Parts: sequence; structure tokens; C-alpha cells
Amino acid sequence: MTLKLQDTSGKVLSGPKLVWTLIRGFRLKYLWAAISLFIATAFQFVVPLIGSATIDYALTSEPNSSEPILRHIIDLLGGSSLVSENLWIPGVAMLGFAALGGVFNYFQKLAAAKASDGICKRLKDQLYDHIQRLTNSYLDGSQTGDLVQRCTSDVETTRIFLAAHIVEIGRGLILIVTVLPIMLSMHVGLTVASMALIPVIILYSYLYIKKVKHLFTQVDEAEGRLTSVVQENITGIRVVRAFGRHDYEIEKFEKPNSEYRDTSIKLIGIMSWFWSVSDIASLTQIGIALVASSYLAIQGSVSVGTIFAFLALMNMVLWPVRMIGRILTDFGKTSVALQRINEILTQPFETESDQVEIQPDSPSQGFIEMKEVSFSHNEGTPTVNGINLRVEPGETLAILGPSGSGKTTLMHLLLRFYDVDKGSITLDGHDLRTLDRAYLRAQFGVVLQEPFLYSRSIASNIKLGVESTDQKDIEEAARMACIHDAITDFADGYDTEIGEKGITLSGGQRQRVAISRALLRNPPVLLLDDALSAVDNETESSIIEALQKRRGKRTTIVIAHRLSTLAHADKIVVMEGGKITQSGNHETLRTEQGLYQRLWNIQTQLETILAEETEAKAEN
Ligand SMILES: Nc1ncnc2c1ncn2[C@@H]1O[C@H](COP(=O)(O)OP(=O)(O)OP(=O)(O)O)[C@@H](O)[C@H]1O
Repeated sequence: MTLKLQDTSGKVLSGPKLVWTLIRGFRLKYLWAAISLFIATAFQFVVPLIGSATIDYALTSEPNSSEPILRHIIDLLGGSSLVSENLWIPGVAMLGFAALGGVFNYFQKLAAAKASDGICKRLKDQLYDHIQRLTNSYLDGSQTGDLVQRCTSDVETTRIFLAAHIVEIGRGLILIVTVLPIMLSMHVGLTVASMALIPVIILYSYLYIKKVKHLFTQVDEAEGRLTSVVQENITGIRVVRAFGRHDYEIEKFEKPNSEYRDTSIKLIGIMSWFWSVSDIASLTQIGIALVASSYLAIQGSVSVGTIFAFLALMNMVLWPVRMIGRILTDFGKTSVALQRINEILTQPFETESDQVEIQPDSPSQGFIEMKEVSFSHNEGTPTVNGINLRVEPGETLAILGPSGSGKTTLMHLLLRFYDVDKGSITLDGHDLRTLDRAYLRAQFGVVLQEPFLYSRSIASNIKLGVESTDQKDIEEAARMACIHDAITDFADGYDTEIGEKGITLSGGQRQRVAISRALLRNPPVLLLDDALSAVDNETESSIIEALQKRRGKRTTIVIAHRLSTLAHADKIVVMEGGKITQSGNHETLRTEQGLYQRLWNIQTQLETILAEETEAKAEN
């Protein structure tokens, strides 16, 4: 069931409506919790009534005709003479009722815990699912730590509220509704004196929390920033060490850490005032009740037992009233947390498009065409501009260009991580924007510039994205990527765990595992973004040799800086400043003035120098 925490006009829900929507699907559990609570409360307030009746009717022999409830209780216990001679009877009855109250309290807590855990699991599932499908632009602009905090800490704040406080609100209402008539039936004046400040305390709590709600947002956001810094630091700990940036990082951490501390202290300070004032008000209420009941007792208009019952019942009501402050505080925090969660849940999916998306029946032929493609990450300067490219089925295209010239961006546009701003990209003649994204991405085998491997076995990393496969195919893909021998050298071979709980692969090994993963899919189009940058020359030529076998059958697009990786391609394009400045093949570009020729000359000169040095060494 998908939760929507906003109304049809897009306004985020608040107050009771928010809670009511949140508990959808778990309302029966809360109903059972409320019934258990009602029974528990009923048992609990019988206890002071028995005490009161025992004092009045059995001990002090002061029956008061205005308190039929107490007299009725004594009659139920066997009459005043029997009770006064057998004081264990009210004692056992009080214990029994208190125990029964405890049992039903347990039922209530269990039901509320099951409901709140269920609601939060659903919320986390929904968040996780939504994050998988968010647009790349949203993810580019988000801090990972903050997203993690929304999925964990914000959901936890919600869980605590749902587990403890919804039922507390119920308890407060039940107590007020049930205890008030009993108190009124015993003594109207004393009831008014015992309850006079309660509406004031409730109103004060409501207004106060409303006023400081923005502070909850500040604390939550400060915590988000802190989590982001920690997350970033741990991810980049090697860079920090390599550059000796400990002090800088500690200083950088200091700022959000102090900010979090300061906002928390500010909130605690303000909340302490709130608690103190509401405690003083509650104690004043008890004082008023004590003075009033003592006065009435001196006047002789109420019995000692009535005072005992009154004070006990008033305490029972006052406790949830004091809890209202805590409930409202936590509700304030929870609504801020839910707003932050809702912000993610209302982000559009990357698949939401006005155009009808088609899913061709057969795999792609690998025919790619780009016409006048322009795209900009940020408004203003285009990242790529006026790109025209044609890659025939089975052809190998190589892209070369200085850093930041837009090569990776072009590949991301092909995978439809982003949509083009102008122009069009087609696959087999279909505009990418009309193709089903899952179909589109299934046509590509991709090795990203920074290959990501999961903390799982090597085999599971290679077969990622392939429904079912046998070991033979995994090994074949690993052989093509020249990593099979290295894997079998590990004690656990393909079952070797990578990452936190396992071994750490070298940069070149990681790249080759990622290449195996892409090759195993046997995709119509293979995209390699600087995928051979970390492998040695010999391994590079073996991989290229293996890739050549795909030639004519499967399309390959290679982005690289080394000419040795590019030279074999059918077509080579040079990108500079987001534009294609040259295109041809190795032979034509080698002789044409431009970046390719300059790189070729540098490389040839280096080779000549190396050859001369080797010759000189050999002569010596
Ligand atoms: N997600 C993004 N948000 C904003 N700008 C981006 C983003 N990704 C890349 N850019 C910018 O777009 C430009 C092109 O980046 P791109 O990664 O396509 O270059 P590249 O040619 O692949 O570089 P390299 O050879 O270093 O990998 C760069 O100026 C980069 O800063």
C-alpha cells in the first residue's frame, strides 16, 4: 500500500489527518490497543476506589450517602463488617485489579509496537523503492548522508511517536472521559478545583510547541549535515590520509558538529522552560486540590476516603496531561521528520514521462544516431553542444578528448540518465525518449569510469544484472576481461568476498571484474568509459584482442585517453569543449592537424626515446 502524506492539492498533511493517514492499514491494531488500554485504565482506576471505600466504610465507619460508588464497592467486597475484619480482601482485590490492568497494558503496548514497526517498515520500503527510481538530477543534488538520515533517523522518530504516543493520547482521552464523571459524582466543587488548570496546561502546551516547531526542523537538518560529513569522510578516508588532511577534516567536522550541538542545546533550553512551567502548573493543580479538599474535610462535607480517591484519580488524569507536552513535542519532531520523508516520496520518478514508451520485441541491432544533441547539467553553458554521430550496428566507436570535454555525459545521455535538451538520440531509429527505460538499459553493457563493486562474492558481482547463468559463462567473461587467472589465485576463487568483509581488489582488477560483468550480458552495445585506464599495456592489448571478436556483431563505444586503446576503432571522434572537433579513423586522424595528431606525435617520440635508451643500454 502506497502512503501519500499530502492531500489532492499537494499540501502536506498535518495534525490528526496526518496521523490518521499514516496508520492506514494498521488501524485495527490501534483499535485493539485502544480497547486494551480502556480495559487496563478501568482496572487501574478501580484500585483507588477500593482503597477509598475501605478507608471510609470499613476503617473509619464514616459512610457518606453522597458516594454510592464507594458503598457499592464495599457491598461487592462482602459488606463493611466483613471487610474491616478481613483487610486482606480489599488488599487482594487491589492487587488483582492492578495485575489485570498490567496484563491489558501489555496487550496495548504489544499491539501499538506491532503497528508502529509495521508502519515504519512500510515507510522504509517505500522510501528505498522510491530512491531507486529517482531522477539522476535529484540524486546529483542530494547529499548521501542526508538521504540516509531521512531513511533511518527520521523514520525512527516516527516509530517512537507511533509506538508510544498515539496510545498515550487515547489514554488521556479515556481517563478524562471516564474519571471526570466519577469525580463529578463524588463532589462537583472538588472536581472543578482538581481540574481547573488542566485546560490551561493543554492550551499552553499546544501554543508553545507550535511556536518552537521550527527548531525541530533546525535540529533535524543539522543532524543531516553532520551525517553527510561523516559519510563523506569515511568514504574518502584514504584520500584524507594520502593528502594528510586529518586536521582539515577534523576542523570541517567541527562546524556541523558544533551547529548540531548548539541547535540541540537551544532546543533543550527552550524545552526545559516548557517542562518547568508545565510541572509548576501541574504541582499548583495538586496544591489547589489539596487545599480545597482539606478545607472541605474540615467543613465535614467530604470524607477521608473521598479525598484519598480524589487525589489518586486526579493524579491519574494529571499524568497524561503532563504527558501532553511530551506528546506534542514528539509530534512536532515527527511532523518535521515526515515532511522530510515526504519530500523524497513526492519527487518524480525518472520514468514519469508524457510520451508513450515502447518496448521492442527483439534485442537492439546496436544502431545509434545522435542529431544536433545539446545538453547542459546546469543552466547556462552547455556540457555537450550540437553533437552529430552515427554508429552502425557492429561498429566500434572511440571517443577521445581532454578531461571535462563531455565524453561521459554523452554516455549518460545514451543510457538516458538524463534527457537531451535539444536534438535527438535514436537506437535502431527509435528516439530514446520513446523507449522503455528497462528495455533501453538492457541493450547496454556498461563499465563506468569508477566501477562500483558490491561487498559480495566476485561471482555475484560478475553476474549482476543477468537473471540466470552458469559458472562456465562467468569464467568465459572473466577470461575475456583477463581476470580469470587472478580470481583463481584467490583461495576462494570466484566465491572470494570483496569489500568490507573480504579482500580489496586493485584498481585494475576492479576494472576487469566490471568488464566481465558487462561482457557476461553479451549486450548489443558495449559502453566502456575509461575502462582500461588502470590496466597494464599487455593486459590492455589482450582485452582489446578479445573485444575485437565482437566486431561486426556487436556495437562498442570506447572512451579513453590512451591511443593504444582507441587506435583499432572503426571510427574515432575527438571532443573538445562539449563539441566534436574531429572525426575519422586512426590513419586519417594521425595525418590531420589536431589533438589526435599531437597525442600521436608525443606517443611516437616517447617510443623512440625508449627504444634509443634500450639500445644504448644493450650496447653498454
Ligand atoms: N552531475 C553533474 N552535474 C553538474 N555538472 C556535471 C555533472 N557531471 C559532469 N558535469 C560537468 O560536465 C562537464 C563534462 O563532464 P564529463 O564527465 O562528461 O567529462 P569527460 O569528458 O568525461 O571528462 P573525463 O575525461 O575527465 O572523464 C564537466 O565540466 C563536469 O564538471
